[in-house]
Amino acid sequence: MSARIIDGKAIAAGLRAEVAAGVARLKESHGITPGLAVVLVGEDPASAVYVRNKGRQTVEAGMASFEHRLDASTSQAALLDLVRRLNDDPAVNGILVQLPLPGHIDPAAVIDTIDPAKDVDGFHVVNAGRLATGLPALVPCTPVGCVILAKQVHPDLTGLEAVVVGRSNIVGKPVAQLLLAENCTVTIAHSRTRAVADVCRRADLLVAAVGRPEMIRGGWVKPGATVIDVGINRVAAGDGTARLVGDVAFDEARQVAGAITPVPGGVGPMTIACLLRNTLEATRRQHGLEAPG
Ligand SMILES: Nc1nc(=O)c2c([nH]1)NC[C@@H]1CN(c3ccc(C(=O)N[C@@H](CCC(=O)O)C(=O)O)cc3)C=[N+]21
Ligand SMILES: [Mg+2]
Repeated sequence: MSARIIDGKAIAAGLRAEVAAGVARLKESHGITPGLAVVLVGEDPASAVYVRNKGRQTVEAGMASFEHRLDASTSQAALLDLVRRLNDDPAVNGILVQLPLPGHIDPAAVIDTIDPAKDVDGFHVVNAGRLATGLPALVPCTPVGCVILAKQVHPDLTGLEAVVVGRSNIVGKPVAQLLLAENCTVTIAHSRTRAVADVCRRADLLVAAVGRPEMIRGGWVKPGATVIDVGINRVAAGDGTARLVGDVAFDEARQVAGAITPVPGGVGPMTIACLLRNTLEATRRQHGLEAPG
C-alpha cells in the first residue's frame, strides 16, 4: 500500500487566494489595507528564508509588509520598545516576532508585550486561554494548518483517536486543543511518554511535532492512519548539501499510512497561509467588522 500524499503546497495556494480575495474586498468596501509587521533579531539563515517568503506572500495577498531586522545584540528593552511602537501603529494589524530569539531575550516577555488583538501567531496567553476555553481567538498558524490538512482526508474529525507527539506551546498544545474542539479523542505524547510507539499506533490521526528528524518510524503508524508531519529539520545529505526532513520517516510511513503530508510541501506552506488569514481576520476585528459568513 502507498499512502495518499496530502498536497499542502496546493492547499496553501488556494487558501492564500481566498485571503487575497478577502483583502481586495476589504480595500474596496472600506479602504483598508491590512499590514503585517515581522521582526527578526539576528541573522539565523533559516529564519531569514522564512521571513523573506512571508514578506513576498504578504505582498502577493495585497497586504502591506513591514520588516524589522535587528542586530543579534539588540537588548530586550529595545525589542520591547519596538513591539510597543508596532502596537500603537494603526497601519500595523499583525505582529510576528520570529522565534527563536537570542538567548539574552526572554521570549515570554516579548510575546506578553504584543497586543493580543495583533498577535497573529496566537502565542499570547490571552489567545491561548481563549482557544482553551472555546472563545474566539487568534489561533496559532501551524496547528490550524494541520487541522485543515487533516480535514482534506476526514471532513469530520469527530470520534477519531488523535495522537499529538510534542507538547510545545506553539504546536503540540494548541493543535491538541483544536483537535479536541473537533471532537477527537486526544492524547499528547512527549519525551517522557512510556511505550511511545504503542501510543502512536493507536492513532487514526497522528500529528508529529517533536523537532527530531525522522523519529517516527513506519512501525509506529497504524495501517491506514492519517499522518501530519510538522517537523522541518535540516540534515546533511550524503554529498554535504542540506536536505529537509520531517519528524516522520517518510519512506517508511508512506507504506503504512492511508494519507501523509510531505516535507517540504506539507504543513510549512500552510503555516504562512494561515498567518495571512489571521492578519486579515485581525484587521477586520480591529475595525469592528464581522468576519463574513
Ligand atoms: N513567531 C514565529 N512564528 C512562526 O510561525 C515561526 C517562527 N516564529 N519561527 C520559525 C518557525 C518555522 N516556520 C516555518 C514557516 C513556513 C515554512 C515553510 O513554508 N516551509 C516550506 C519550505 C521550506 C524550505 O524550503 O526551506 C515547506 O515546508 O514546504 C517553514 C517554517 C514558522 N515559524
Ligand atoms: Mg512541510
